Amino acid sequence: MSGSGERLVVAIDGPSGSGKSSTARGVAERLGLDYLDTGAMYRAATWLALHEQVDRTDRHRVSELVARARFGIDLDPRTATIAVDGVDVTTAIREPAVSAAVSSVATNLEVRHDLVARQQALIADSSRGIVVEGRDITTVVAPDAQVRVLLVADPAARVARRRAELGETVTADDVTDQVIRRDADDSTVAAFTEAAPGVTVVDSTHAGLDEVIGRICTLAEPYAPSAT
Ligand SMILES: Nc1ncnc2c1ncn2[C@@H]1O[C@H](COP(=O)(O)OP(=O)(O)OP(=O)(O)O)[C@@H](O)[C@H]1O
Ligand SMILES: Nc1ccn([C@H]2C[C@H](O)[C@@H](COP(=O)(O)O)O2)c(=O)n1
Repeated sequence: MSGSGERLVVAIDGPSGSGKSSTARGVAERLGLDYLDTGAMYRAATWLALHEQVDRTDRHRVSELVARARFGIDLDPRTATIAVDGVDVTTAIREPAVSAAVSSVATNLEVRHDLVARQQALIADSSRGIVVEGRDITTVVAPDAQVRVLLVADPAARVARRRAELGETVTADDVTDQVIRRDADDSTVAAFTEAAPGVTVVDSTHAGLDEVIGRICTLAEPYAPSAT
């Protein structure tokens, strides 16, 4: 609860590899809040388009497919599973084929309209408060969130983190594609390269995960239940 009795919403945006998912999960666990990874929803929509072999350049067809889909989203930060029409896709959405294709679905404005509405409904239904991360959370999905953060890190640090995570399974070109090219495509439809007015910039380049989680929890302190 915030001081005014509203549920706490923490909104975190940022480029690929800045640490949004790890940080948002950590903040949610520490503050006892729900957690929503909106990137996982775009990935799940992409998994569906690939699974159904829909031509992704046919934007209307893709958006119709996604509109009919039932997303099962677990908001527990310790598990955070996601299912599409009853199929658990939590692991499958991290496959390189989905990472390579996801921007083509995330830049489909009809899909965005649909998923933003679903994200707003999930936020409205969260009774204990929620940490939400993505690319347009501070600006479009939850611009009224009490805590709004743009999490950034130098491109070299972001590429190195992704490379360490993926190991030998991908080439250096694949890693650069997953970070730099994806950001360039995604930033055509969402404003996550500059902080909007009222958004706090947190730079994780030289700050460890625990430190970044701590900084955001400090920003949330005035609104956290213990402060009421
Ligand atoms: N502050 C940090 N310092 C060092 N490494 C970090 C930090 N935060 C996250 N990481 C590591 O960086 C990698 C990318 O983190 P994460 O997946 O949370 O980023 P992201 O911004 O959600 O990326 P994407 O948008 O591409 O999904 C992970 O391996 C994670 O453990
Ligand atoms: N609110 C959001 C969340 C994500 N996206 C896009 C950007 C990425 O290419 C893709 C997957 O996100 P990730 O799992 O890497 O965080 O979805 C977006 O456009 N808006």
